[in-house]
Amino acid sequence: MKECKHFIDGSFTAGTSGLTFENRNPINNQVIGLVHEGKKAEIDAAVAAAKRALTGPWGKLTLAQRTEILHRVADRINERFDEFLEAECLDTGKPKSLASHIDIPRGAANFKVFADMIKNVPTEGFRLDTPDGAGAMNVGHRTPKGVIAVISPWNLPLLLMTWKVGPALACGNTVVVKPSEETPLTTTLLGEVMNECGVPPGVYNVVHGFGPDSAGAFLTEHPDVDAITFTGETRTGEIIARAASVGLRDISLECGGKNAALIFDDCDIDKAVEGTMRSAFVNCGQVCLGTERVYVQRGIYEDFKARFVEAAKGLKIGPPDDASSTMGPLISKEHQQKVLSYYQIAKDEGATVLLGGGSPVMSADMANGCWVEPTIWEGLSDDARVVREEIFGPCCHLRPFDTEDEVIALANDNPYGLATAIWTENTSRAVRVAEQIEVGIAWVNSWFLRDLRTAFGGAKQSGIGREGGVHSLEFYTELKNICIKL
Ligand SMILES: NC(=O)c1ccc[n+]([C@@H]2O[C@H](COP(=O)([O-])OP(=O)(O)OC[C@H]3O[C@@H](n4cnc5c(N)ncnc54)[C@H](O)[C@@H]3O)[C@@H](O)[C@H]2O)c1
Ligand SMILES: O=C/C=C/C=C(\O)C(=O)O
Repeated sequence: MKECKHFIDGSFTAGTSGLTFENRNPINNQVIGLVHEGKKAEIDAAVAAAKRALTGPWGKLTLAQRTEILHRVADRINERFDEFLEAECLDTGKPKSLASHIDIPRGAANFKVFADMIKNVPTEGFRLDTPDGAGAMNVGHRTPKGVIAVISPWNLPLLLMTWKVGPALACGNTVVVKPSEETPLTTTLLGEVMNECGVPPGVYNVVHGFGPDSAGAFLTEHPDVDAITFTGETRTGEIIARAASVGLRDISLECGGKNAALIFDDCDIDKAVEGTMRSAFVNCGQVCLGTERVYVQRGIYEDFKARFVEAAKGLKIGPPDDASSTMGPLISKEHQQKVLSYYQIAKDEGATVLLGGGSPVMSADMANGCWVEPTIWEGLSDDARVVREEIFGPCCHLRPFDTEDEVIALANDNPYGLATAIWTENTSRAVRVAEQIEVGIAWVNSWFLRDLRTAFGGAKQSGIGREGGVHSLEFYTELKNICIKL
């Protein structure tokens, strides 16, 4: 049986807990390996290694040397592309066609982009007049924050983990990563790459395990962790925020969403159908930015609905290696049960099921996998649970609207505020609406179009703080003002 070990202080280790848990392949629910579970001892070792590394060779590198190493890491991910792809698809079951376009390339890009950015971001400077006439200079000086705890989810494992590790290392920090228990493989493989690229021991550490009473909780509660960056569910974010409050450690939380698409009757309907197809169903609907509420202006409602349902019928459910697969399974049996329970709730709440609503029939070798059908509903009231709660599956609810003000109110009537997609050919309307939607990210005539220099994060219960571009560099550094009296 394949074993997945922790990566602590530059070495792979089983740790001392003696505990393991199963890693299962979502396409058939078969065990693909055993993962060592880290408890307090493993977290203590990893955090100690990370703390030591801050003042070791890593801390003494010049900016040019450090960023050169991070470029090497990106290049090495690309050289070992097929291994990362294999590992990511084994853990998640997602189509290789998807992971090879998004997950793995972004895993590499997250190192390159921030390594380049850190070299070009100025710090602030202010000249102050003083009564003696000589004045003073204020100069901003940035230092690494220290040991960063990175807690990442399972939906885009390599992408979301490196989205934090890339800038954290570019800024000179060291990290301890606790990847999701569902997807340990690519985070572990990255340990090999770090060693190959000359990243000193202790700079990048990985401890596997769960949340409560396991690696996640021990890491976020560790007093030598200087800041915590988390992506995952809002409820978990709340627990982590409480842990971070002890010792006043800084946090960045990228949490859940219940994102709305706003489709106006002056949109390019082909583009709106194509974009909403992606935003609702890509990665089997397991994208925090994904659309689960689709509001369509009444004049084109029936036309959009017919085209959208027709397009969704064309999705091909299948395993990663089948080049024709456009939709994989959900991540786990547990998540499958959750999504299917919402499919039942939708029926109980009186939805009209336009497509799907259950599990597909798969061939015998994949019958026990975590498959669900792409599902489209209409006819639910605005307070239905299916319309209000994050499901995180390949499903969405369609609802007609009449006016701009009405749809803005509908979109904002939710505790989450991560992302939205607005479809209209009228640029003034697009800007007017985008400015009024309570979200961190508003896309116009697109979805998940990412420029890594931009702010990324959620409003309301979708998170705290922004990462991306200079916002990442701000989070991962401590800003000191040096005041020089002249
Ligand atoms: N806003 C974003 O950028 C973004 C991106 C991707 C996913 N998400 C959200 O993530 C969720 C799906 O991911 P998930 O199910 O893995 O989320 P999750 O909150 O269940 O788990 C995320 C991570 O937190 C760990 N964890 C759980 N309890 C913990 C605790 N008490 N202390 C410390 N760590 C703990 C888990 O082991 C895992 O590594 C969805 O809600 C989705 O919207 C948000
Ligand atoms: O599932 C959520 C996707 C988040 C994407 C990013 O954080 C990113 O593209 O940087």
